[in-house]
Amino acid sequence: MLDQPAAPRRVLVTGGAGYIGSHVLHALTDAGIPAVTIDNLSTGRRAAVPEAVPLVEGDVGSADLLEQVIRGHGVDAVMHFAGSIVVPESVEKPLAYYRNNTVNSLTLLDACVRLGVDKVVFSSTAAVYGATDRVPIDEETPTAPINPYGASKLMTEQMLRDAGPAHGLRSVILRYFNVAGADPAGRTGQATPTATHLIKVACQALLGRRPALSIFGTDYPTPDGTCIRDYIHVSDLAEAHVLALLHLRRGGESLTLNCGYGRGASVLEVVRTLEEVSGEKVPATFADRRAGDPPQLVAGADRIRERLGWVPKHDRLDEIVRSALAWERSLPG
Ligand SMILES: NC(=O)c1ccc[n+]([C@@H]2O[C@H](COP(=O)([O-])OP(=O)(O)OC[C@H]3O[C@@H](n4cnc5c(N)ncnc54)[C@H](O)[C@@H]3O)[C@@H](O)[C@H]2O)c1
Ligand SMILES: O=c1ccn([C@@H]2O[C@H](COP(=O)(O)OP(=O)(O)O[C@H]3O[C@H](CO)[C@@H](O)[C@H](O)[C@H]3O)[C@@H](O)[C@H]2O)c(=O)[nH]1
Repeated sequence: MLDQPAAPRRVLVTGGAGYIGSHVLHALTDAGIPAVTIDNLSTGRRAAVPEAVPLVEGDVGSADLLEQVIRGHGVDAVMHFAGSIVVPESVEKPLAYYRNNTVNSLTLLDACVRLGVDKVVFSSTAAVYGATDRVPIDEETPTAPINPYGASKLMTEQMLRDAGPAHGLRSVILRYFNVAGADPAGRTGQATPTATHLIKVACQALLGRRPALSIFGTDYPTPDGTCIRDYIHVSDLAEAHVLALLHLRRGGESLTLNCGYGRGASVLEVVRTLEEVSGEKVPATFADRRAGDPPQLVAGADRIRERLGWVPKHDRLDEIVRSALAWERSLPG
């Protein structure tokens, strides 16, 4: 009998119908890496998933569903995006956040160990560092989350670190700074109309889809008084995920990596850049500080370049803002 070629191994992407997960599915597809996604479409959209990728509609907290998909699709690695992401909501409903972000991650990791999946790329966040005044924030900065969202993510990080030596589960933990922008080819973008992220809200205000942008706080200890953040283009972030997967598939060791450019922009610089690329004025009002906003969060971003060979391609603020605006224009008003 002739040998059948081995079926290619698939990566299971949880939350692939969401903002970042859908960009990663496109990056995987572009790189010829087969994937399958589980998404309950609570915030995600079916249309965001590339045609070539099977979408299994369901909950990542279901051990039965995970087993079915992992066995049925020959899954050898997981990228875990599914979760709840709104910081103030996590303060109001902490247990819901611990359930969706921590308990469901436990179910997923347990399924991985049971079914022999030994590689995980995990979506973590700069929120694990809390309100640190370190600039820049490297990966050795002590973690001290100040809200249940950050704590729920840090708990999953800890499970991964403990499961490594105990079960041979290798992981790349990616701590994202401020993710923004949209696929340069216009295939996907941030589509949640109620999203609270600065660049999204500023684009909506510019297009008249919100009355105005509120600029939260002008008396911070920064050069222009507004908060500074490290905005990373979602397509560069997607590429980092592909590299993290390849690192693990080559047998690479577990890593914890910041995802940012190591450079900050203030709220006013973002607004000015959007006005420059659009040639229009952003309707904006000055408002009080938003509770819990640290003045400055900038990534120490050397490690990801050194360990994964990651070279950002879209790191100009004007490109980030231009892609976000183009995507926003493409959405039905
Ligand atoms: N957007 C950011 O700025 C940012 C920053 C840091 C970290 N992250 C992390 O990145 C990940 C993706 O964020 P995003 O911005 O793409 O959010 P998103 O809400 O667009 O995507 C999350 C996806 O997961 C799905 N989902 C949620 N709970 C699920 C469940 N129990 N079972 C199955 N599917 C479920 C949603 O339907 C959605 O498609 C999250 O884990 C988030 O914590 C995001
Ligand atoms: O309508 C708005 C929205 C935001 N901002 C300001 O813009 C900055 C960025 O805010 P936002 O885009 O909401 O992001 P962050 O609060 O910095 O949090 C993001 O970035 C973190 C990592 O740095 C992630 O952990 C979070 O999930 C993600 O929401 C902050 O100074 C806000 O005060 C405004 O002035 N007006």
